Amino acid sequence: MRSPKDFFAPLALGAPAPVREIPVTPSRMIHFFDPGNEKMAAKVPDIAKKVDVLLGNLEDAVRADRKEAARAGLVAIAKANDFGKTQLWTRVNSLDSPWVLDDLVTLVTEIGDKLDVIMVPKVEGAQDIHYVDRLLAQLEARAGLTKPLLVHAILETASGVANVEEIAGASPRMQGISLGPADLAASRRMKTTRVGGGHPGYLVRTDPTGEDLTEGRTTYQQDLWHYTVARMVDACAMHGILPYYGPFGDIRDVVACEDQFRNAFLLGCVGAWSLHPVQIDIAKKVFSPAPSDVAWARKVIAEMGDGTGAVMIDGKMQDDASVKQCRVVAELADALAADDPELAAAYDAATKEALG
Ligand SMILES: CCC(=O)SCCNC(=O)CCNC(=O)[C@H](O)C(C)(C)COP(=O)(O)OP(=O)(O)OC[C@H]1O[C@@H](n2cnc3c(N)ncnc32)[C@H](O)[C@@H]1OP(=O)(O)O
Ligand SMILES: O=CC(=O)O
Ligand SMILES: [Mg+2]
Repeated sequence: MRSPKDFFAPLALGAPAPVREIPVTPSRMIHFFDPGNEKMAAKVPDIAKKVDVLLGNLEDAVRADRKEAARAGLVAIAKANDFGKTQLWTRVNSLDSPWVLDDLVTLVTEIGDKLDVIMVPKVEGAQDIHYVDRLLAQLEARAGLTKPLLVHAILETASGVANVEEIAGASPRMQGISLGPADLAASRRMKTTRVGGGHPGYLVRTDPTGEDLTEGRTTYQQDLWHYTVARMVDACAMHGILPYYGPFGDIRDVVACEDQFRNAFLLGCVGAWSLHPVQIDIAKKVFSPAPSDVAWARKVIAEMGDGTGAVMIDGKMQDDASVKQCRVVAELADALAADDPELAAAYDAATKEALG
């Protein structure tokens, strides 16, 4: 553990100073693509216009014999394009793999100035972040970078969950954490055999009403990920970094995908992964607050004046704590609306109606 006095000191001579605040730019969807897949790569310039974050994936879902092609593809795409405000991230291979060292050396030295965030999979504890932190500082110095790269951890091992608070605070580079339900299920020896989402077998049942134990008993499916998402959100909030839901593998089931994303949004996550183009609009819809919620939040803020005391609005008591929640929603809406005239108009129209 570094002394608090040294926490913001660069970890290599010539490396840029770490950031003091994580930039909070929209990241409602982290769109995954395989940079070595020519069909997907061809779609990237168009997709970049629709997403907040574009992520060149080098890890799982890229075949072992395509790892070098994926890495080279990402270098070529980054060099050939300027994605404007759309952030460019990568997910490197896991720290115990034969590819990760070359991933980091190549990407930072070749396109370090184009990358915003490096996602590190299968993080077990702060030691993994410390390793990446120092290596990145050395590579940034070698590449002459002036802006430090940020690090995003995937929460997808049982020990990662046990250590999530220390992971979140392990380095000033820590930008955020995503839940990785697929690897986490495997690591925990869960019996789910799917990528994220719920499971019909994970349920509670109402009490029996008579002799027949099978009659008239309603069941309610439960959320397998509630505990982990909530714990991840707390760890991130405590350290001023951003929490995300990860993959939803049933691409066809756009309805359940929206539900899973919305649960994460309501619990505090700022975004989720999109694995297929069809999931981009789902994430955009869910992680942009609804116009009616924005209108309500603005109304509460307006009526609460200096934010203290208690008032009744439409029969509901509001006080310091509810106005703080409303500010979260209103500030997010303002940040998103600043770059999206359609969203800005929807928020303003709903607010006008609510305020009369
Ligand atoms: C499980 C834990 C994890 O680690 S999740 C993160 C790792 N997984 C990934 O990154 C998966 C990314 N997505 C994919 O590989 C594909 O979307 C999968 C799921 C395999 C489906 O592909 P496919 O069967 O081609 O779908 P499709 O025929 O509906 O595709 C239509 C056109 O769209 C393209 N496409 C597909 N996915 C993407 C994407 N993520 N980004 C950009 N383009 C994509 C396809 O290539 C296809 O293009 P075309 O119309 O044939 O030219
Ligand atoms: O990498 C993501 C996961 O769910 O595993
Ligand atoms: Mg994984």
